[in-house]
Amino acid sequence: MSLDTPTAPGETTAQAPRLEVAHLSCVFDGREVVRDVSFRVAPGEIMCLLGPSGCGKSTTLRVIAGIERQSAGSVHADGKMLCNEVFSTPPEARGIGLIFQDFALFPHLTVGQNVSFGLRGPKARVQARVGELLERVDLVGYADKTPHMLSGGEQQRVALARALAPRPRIMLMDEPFSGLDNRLRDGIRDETLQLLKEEGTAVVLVTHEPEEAMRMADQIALMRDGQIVQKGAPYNIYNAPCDKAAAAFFSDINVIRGRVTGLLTDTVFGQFLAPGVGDGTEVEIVFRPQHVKLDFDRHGSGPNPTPQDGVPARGLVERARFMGHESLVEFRMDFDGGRLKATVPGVFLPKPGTPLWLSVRRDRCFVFPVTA
Ligand SMILES: Nc1ncnc2c1ncn2[C@@H]1O[C@H](COP(=O)(O)OP(=O)(O)OP(=O)(O)O)[C@@H](O)[C@H]1O
Repeated sequence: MSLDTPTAPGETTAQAPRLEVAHLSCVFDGREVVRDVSFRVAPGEIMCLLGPSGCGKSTTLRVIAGIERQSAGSVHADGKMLCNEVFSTPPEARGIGLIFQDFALFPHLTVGQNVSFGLRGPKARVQARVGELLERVDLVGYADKTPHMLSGGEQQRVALARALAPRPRIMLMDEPFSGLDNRLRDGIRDETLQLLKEEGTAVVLVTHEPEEAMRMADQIALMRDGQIVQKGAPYNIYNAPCDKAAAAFFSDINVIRGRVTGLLTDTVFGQFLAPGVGDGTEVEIVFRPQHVKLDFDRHGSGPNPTPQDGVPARGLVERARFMGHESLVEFRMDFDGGRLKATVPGVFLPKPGTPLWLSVRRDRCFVFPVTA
C-alpha cells in the first residue's frame, strides 16, 4: 500500500484517514524494535496489529498514544500531525482513548465516577452517558460500588466503559479482552466493537491471538521483528499468506518440497504451478490440514486424480484425536516417511495403521521458494 506524503503540522485534508502512521521506527538501547511501520485507519475501522510476543506491537501503540517517542516517522489524526521525530503533542491532548492490559481504575472513586472521569457537561447528560455505558458492559446497578468490590473481569469492563465514555475519535486497545473468561469475552468484545464502529472511532487493537484478530479486524497488519510483513483483510491474509511463517501463524501447516522445472513442480501429489519461480529453484508447498481430502484404500489404490485435487498419495494413520468440532488425523506418508496432518469435521477416529489416501486442494496450496 502506498502512503501519500503526510500533511504539515496543523494542516488538515478533506479525505485524511482518521489515523495515519507513517514510517514509524523506534530504537531502544541501540536496537530497532519497530521498523518503518506504516498503516492507515478510517473512521469506524478496526485495525489489528497481530504478531508474536516481542514483535513491537505494544511499542507501536505507545508511540501513537504519545507515551513513547519514536526515532523516525510520524502520526497524524484527521490530517493533523500528532508527532514526528522533533514534535510531540502531549498524550492528554491527542483525543485518543486507551485500553491497556494493565488497566488502572481510580480505587477511591466509585464505578460511576470512574466512568464519568473524562466527561464534561451538564450532570444529567453525564449521568445518562454513564448509565448507557454500564448497560452496554452489563454492569447495571454497579455505579455506586468501588473497584475493590469487583472481580478482575468486572473491573476490566469498567475500564472499557471509562475509555468509551468521551467518544474518542481513535481508540488504542492492547489485549483488552485477555482477562475475561470465555463466556463473557465474546459478548463484551462484540458489543464494544459494535459501539466503537457506530461512533465512527478508528480502532487499533493489539493481539497475539490470530483467532481474535480474524474475528474482530477489518484489516490485519501481521508483524514480525518490528516490521509489518503483510497487511490486508483477514480473508486475504489467511488465504494468501506472504510466506510460510505467515501461513503457520494462523493454523497448523503441512509442508512438502519440490524443485521447479518449466514453471511446474513435480510432487507425489502431482504437479503444482510455481509462477515466477526460476527453473531449478527448490520450493515448499504449504497447505493447511483442513484442505487435505481423505479417501479410503481400495485394495492398494486410491481415488482417480482430478484437476482440482491432483494425485492422491497414501499414508498410514499414526494418531487421531477428537478436537471438539473436528478430528485431527496424523499420517506417516508411504512416499518419504514424512508426517502430514488432516482435519475432518465431526468425529473421525481411524485406528493407527489404517491406510488412507490424501489429496490436496490445488486452490488452497501456497508455493514459496525455499529461503536459507
Ligand atoms: N522501554 C523499553 N526499553 C527497552 N526495550 C523495550 C522497551 N519497551 C519494549 N522493549 C523491547 O522492545 C521489543 C518489543 O516490545 P513490545 O512490547 O512492543 O512487543 P509486543 O509485540 O507488544 O509483545 P507482547 O505481546 O509480549 O506485549 C521487545 O523486545 C521489548 O523487550
